[in-house]
Amino acid sequence: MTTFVDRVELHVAAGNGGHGCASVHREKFKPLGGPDGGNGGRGGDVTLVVDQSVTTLLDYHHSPHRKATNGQPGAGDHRSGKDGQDLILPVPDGTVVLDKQGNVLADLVGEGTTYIAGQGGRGGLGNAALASARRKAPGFALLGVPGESTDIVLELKTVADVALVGYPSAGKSSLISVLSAAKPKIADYPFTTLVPNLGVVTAGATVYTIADVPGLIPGASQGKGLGLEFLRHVERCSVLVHVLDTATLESDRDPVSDLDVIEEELKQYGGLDDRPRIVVLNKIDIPDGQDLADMIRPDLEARGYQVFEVSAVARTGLKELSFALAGIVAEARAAKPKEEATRIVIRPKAVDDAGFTVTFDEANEVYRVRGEKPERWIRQTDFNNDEAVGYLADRLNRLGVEDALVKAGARSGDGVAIGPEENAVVFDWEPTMMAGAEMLGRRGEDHRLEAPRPAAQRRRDRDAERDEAEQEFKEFGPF
Ligand SMILES: Nc1nc2c(ncn2[C@@H]2O[C@H](COP(=O)(O)OP(=O)(O)OP(=O)(O)O)[C@@H](O)[C@H]2O)c(=O)[nH]1
Ligand SMILES: [Mg+2]
Repeated sequence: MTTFVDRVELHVAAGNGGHGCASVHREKFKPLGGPDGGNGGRGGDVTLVVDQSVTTLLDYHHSPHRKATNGQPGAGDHRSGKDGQDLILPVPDGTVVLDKQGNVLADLVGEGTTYIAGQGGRGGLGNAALASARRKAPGFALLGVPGESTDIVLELKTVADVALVGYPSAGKSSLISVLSAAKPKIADYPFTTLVPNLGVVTAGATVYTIADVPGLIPGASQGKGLGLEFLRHVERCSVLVHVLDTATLESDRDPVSDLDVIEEELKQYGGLDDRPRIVVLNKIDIPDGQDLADMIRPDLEARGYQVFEVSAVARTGLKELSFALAGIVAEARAAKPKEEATRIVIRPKAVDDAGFTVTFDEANEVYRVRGEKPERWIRQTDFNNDEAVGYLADRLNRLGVEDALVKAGARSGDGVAIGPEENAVVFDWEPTMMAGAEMLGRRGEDHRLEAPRPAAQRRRDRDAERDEAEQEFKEFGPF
């Protein structure tokens, strides 16, 4: 049997940022022309966008690996690398994004709703952008940051006002085909419908949507038939319609016990108790069907159900049904305003830009530094370039990492790890190392040899802070 594709696992990889370029301007008779290395371009994002013309997740089932393009590296002569292209993945309305543990990350409802599943890496600044009053000719550039790469799960939850539920072959698809313009597949074998069909119904002034979902059988909650999987489509509907077959040929079935079975399965699924339900007795064009309908109607009404007798084939009783549904839908809408279809952009997580933490990791015997900035700075550093390492040390120092390490009890020679356990840069801590390139200050001076004059030191710190802020800004800017 065909698999029911409304849940896919997707591996997304955003583009890497391009590396910045370290280059010195060259011109005849001008030996030291100044730094002119351009910035790397940013990597493309992987973005999910609700597109109403897309109705299934089938495409992602067939090719579940998606990658945006990388940013280009910067070049000499102030040439910036091109940004990578964002990869836009169209998804159906009602797609829910989860992580692999099953936590909901976003619920995408409404045309144009956007979710950034993987953020492209920042491009590295070139040495031209890193130059400052204190660092006139940096001999290094920043590396591009790798793009985010994650596994997500997409689940489709149809957004409709009314859901038709019932046994296979009860006539759900037939009913939606005569109530709306939808043209689903109809056949006399069970499980004809494998993915939900949506139709739009106009009844008087009310326009509502109706969904026909695959048939349900006893034991669906244990995975029989198509299982309960597709019932997630029913979750968002405000009205449930039991479509009961009054003319089934199976001797062990009758509409009332069918109803009980379906109700039991809905209960197993859970969370649907508050939804109003009505009963449709279908196939009354068949004489035995009409007789059976007449017989069980009082029983169903006694249970509190509003009952409609219809024939999808002879097209009888449809008007009453569609107007009654319009009434219930209108009531439900008034009670709970429907989620507005807004064009919103949802980001996976707010970037906590501000802080960092230092903790002692007993298992690995290192002081662990965690924080968005320090971890990014590590990725931006070319560890083969001493000047770049010095610049990193300087940045970390200014953020207060060195002070925090002292406070946490770190001593010279202790191990310090920046980043998560599985992906950290570890080094032996030397407090003086934290003042690499910047301590060299003006040409020919080394502040490590003499105590810095307090006023001059303060000025230097202030300038450095301004540099830092300026460079963070440049990195964010579109160059
Ligand atoms: N006589 C009669 N036959 C009907 C009526 N409605 C549906 N049928 C027939 O019943 C069979 C099943 O109809 P479908 O609409 O495919 O049933 P379904 O509930 O969508 O079935 P699944 O998709 O398998 O769950 C088809 O052969 C239809 O022609 C009706 O009102 N009268
Ligand atoms: Mg069907």
